[in-house]
Amino acid sequence: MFEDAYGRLPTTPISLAAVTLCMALVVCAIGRYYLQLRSHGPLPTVWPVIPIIGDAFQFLYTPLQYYQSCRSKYGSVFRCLIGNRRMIVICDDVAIQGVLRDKSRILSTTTIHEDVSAALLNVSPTASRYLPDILLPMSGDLLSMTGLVHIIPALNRSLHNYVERIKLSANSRSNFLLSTFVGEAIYGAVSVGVFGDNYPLSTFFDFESIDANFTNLLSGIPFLSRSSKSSRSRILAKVGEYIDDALRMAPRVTSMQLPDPAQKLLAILSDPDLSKKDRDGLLVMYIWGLHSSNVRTAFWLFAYLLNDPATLRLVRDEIDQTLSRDFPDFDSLLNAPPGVLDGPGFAYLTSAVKETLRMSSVITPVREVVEDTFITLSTGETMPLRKGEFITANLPMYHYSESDSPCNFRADRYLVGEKSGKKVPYMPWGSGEHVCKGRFLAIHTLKMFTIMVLRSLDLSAVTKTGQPLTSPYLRGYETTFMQRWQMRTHTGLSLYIRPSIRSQVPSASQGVLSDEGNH
Ligand code: HEM
Repeated sequence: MFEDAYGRLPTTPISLAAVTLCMALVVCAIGRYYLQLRSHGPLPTVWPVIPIIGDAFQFLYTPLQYYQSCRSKYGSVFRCLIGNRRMIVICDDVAIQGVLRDKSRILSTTTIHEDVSAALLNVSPTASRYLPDILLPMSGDLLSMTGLVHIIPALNRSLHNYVERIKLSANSRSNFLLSTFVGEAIYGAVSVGVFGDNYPLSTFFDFESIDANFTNLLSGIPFLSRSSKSSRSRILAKVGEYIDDALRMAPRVTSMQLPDPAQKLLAILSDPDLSKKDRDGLLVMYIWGLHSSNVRTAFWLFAYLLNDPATLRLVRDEIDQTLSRDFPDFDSLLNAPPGVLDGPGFAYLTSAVKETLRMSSVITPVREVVEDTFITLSTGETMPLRKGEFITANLPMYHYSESDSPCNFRADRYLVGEKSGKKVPYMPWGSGEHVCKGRFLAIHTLKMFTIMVLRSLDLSAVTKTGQPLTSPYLRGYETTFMQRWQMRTHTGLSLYIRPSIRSQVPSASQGVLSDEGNH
């Protein structure tokens, strides 16, 4: 690197001095970097392999495996470097509760929203504040049990239409990709429920591409993020058009055309201080949050059930019995108030959904420490947190602290736990001020979709794994996090679908989600 054009090393005193200075600077930078890690209190520190970049690659591509290996070496609280950020990772349940329930605002989400909205959707830092300051807090009311009254009728109708179309098109050889089957249904139904019949449902595949590749977008590396950027441009254009149309119609709009949540969200986004680019980006960001975990959870619920026919049969039996006993007229279920699926008639299904969330949820809430403070651990010890550090509550690791075969899907785990008084770890929605505002909507959608599918269709996996399907995110299993993650969009888990023998109908053409199709 220091040779001249002829490959000779510098020999003049000036060039020798320049080389020595450069090398000294590099050594100082690396030394400072490691000292910076060491200088912050008694927490165990993960020493990164690559200076300056830290553990960013491992974190972006195999986050939970990375955390798991660190936890086994360093315990339930440790510090690592992700890029140039010092990140404190906590897996200790008392410390997790302390962080998520912090009321002092010393642990802030603002920078995280700024970073993610900028990397994923190019939203400006000022506009990104609409998320933590307005859009997310107002979702507490929009998506509360009372708010769901405005969403659920259209959502149920959309799910019902979807399953009916599949029923018409499926025959004994019908082979579906699980990710598309559940993804289209959930994306379509929640979109119609929240944004109305004019929402462009054809954005599903672009949403899916952004969701599957969001780590590439976050990494900012051009060649990795090229295809997701095309998806992003398309979804922004279509959602932008949807907003323009909705705002144009606004004075004449009826709740049929634009449901209550959409009206309220668009009223905020029509703020003249927001540029069109920021406005569209903010709504796509919101849409991503609305669907991402919900679609992923539905995928894993069906994957676990398909992989375990005995459990699938038990869930189906409960559904059949409860429907024939309490809802002999199916329309009465479709029109029932929110919360009806949480009753004892669906206790086994409820437990299966909780178990799916325990095993498949990947969210690790992050906060920025804006003033020096401390956290208390379950041992009673306190750990200092320094201003400028970031702290992440590792909910997946907490869920895997379950003592009884944590890596095996047991649909009745929570039912048995409730009856025996055993506490099974369960915090998929987070906790405190930032607890998931969409949890009631997510639970309703997951259960209603499962009920409709199992009532009308017979499902079986095309490829059997021959062994229990464990968590996609832990080490030591036959496929890696990335391969499993990609299953959602690429090679995938296929399934056969037939109309259930209890509801025979003639076969017809296969349905796909289009902007007109799911209404
Ligand atoms: C199975 C599906 C879902 C899971 C596992 C899930 C999980 C979570 C978790 C763990 C948090 C806390 C993040 C933190 O503390 O930083 C959260 C926040 C949030 N979730 Fe969900 N979520 C799901 C579905 C939804 C849906 C369908 C919506 C609907 C819009 C939604 C809206 C929100 C909102 C608005 C917040 C932010 C709350 C805030 O910062 O004040 N979620 N979610």
